[in-house]
Amino acid sequence: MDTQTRHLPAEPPAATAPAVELQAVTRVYGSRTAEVRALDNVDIGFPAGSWTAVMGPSGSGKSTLLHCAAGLERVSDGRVRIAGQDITDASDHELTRLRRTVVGFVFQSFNLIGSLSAEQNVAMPLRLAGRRPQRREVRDVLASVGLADRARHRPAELSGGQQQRVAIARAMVTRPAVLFADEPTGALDTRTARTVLSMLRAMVDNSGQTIVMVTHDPAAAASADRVVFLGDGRVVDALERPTTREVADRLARWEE
Ligand SMILES: Nc1ncnc2c1ncn2[C@@H]1O[C@H](COP(=O)(O)OP(=O)(O)OP(=O)(O)O)[C@@H](O)[C@H]1O
Repeated sequence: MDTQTRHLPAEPPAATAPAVELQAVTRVYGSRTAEVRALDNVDIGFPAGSWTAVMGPSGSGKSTLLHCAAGLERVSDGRVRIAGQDITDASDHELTRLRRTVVGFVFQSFNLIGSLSAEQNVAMPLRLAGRRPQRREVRDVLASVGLADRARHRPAELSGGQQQRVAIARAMVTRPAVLFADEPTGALDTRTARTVLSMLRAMVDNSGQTIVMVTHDPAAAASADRVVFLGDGRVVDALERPTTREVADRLARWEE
């Protein structure tokens, strides 16, 4: 070994750098007389190459956290960083560019365009980012979610699970550093949900992508590396490498 390199200070492990970071984030809705503090001084980091599930009772601020972290919504106070970029005061134009390049989204309702085929839906983020999609790369991503033979089907000709897999393929095609998922398995049966969860797991394990996922389902949360629990707009608890049972028990405690 080269003696010079041996004495170099150790690099901090890349895995600990947050891909998304919220610092003292507060989000208030409404006017002063009817104010809702959906997020209340939240500090949280989502490490690069990790998968975090966000849980909590209805109205605890989960979707607001996801939207603020993804730059879909502005914060009332505090700062948000994505992939090293402070987006708190970014212009709408910069936020749009960020959404088309650095982040991807998967929602419970799939949000596919009904008049377009599966492959046209998957190609859409590339077109929006100003690229001319190669049929090959779109087909490869569809193949990776097991839908190579459904490329020309419209969403109405696909099952719910197949539609969600198209939505995941669409989110994967730009290779986003961070994937935000809001109840991605909420509309799926148990078996299809399991397939979708293993696809998300592969994005983290094989491609080092970061996932932030809101869910009500303890089994889905147990696929993540960590679960954070929200209550009244604050982070009230967290579990590392949780089991379904541990998540369900902790959830019951917070929802009492
Ligand atoms: N646009 C809005 N205007 C006013 N209040 C809002 C708005 N969006 C959310 N809220 C309020 O902020 C709080 C947090 O809402 P949020 O949707 O983040 O909760 P959630 O945990 O995702 O809930 P659920 O599990 O029911 O989807 C709730 O009290 C909600 O009523």
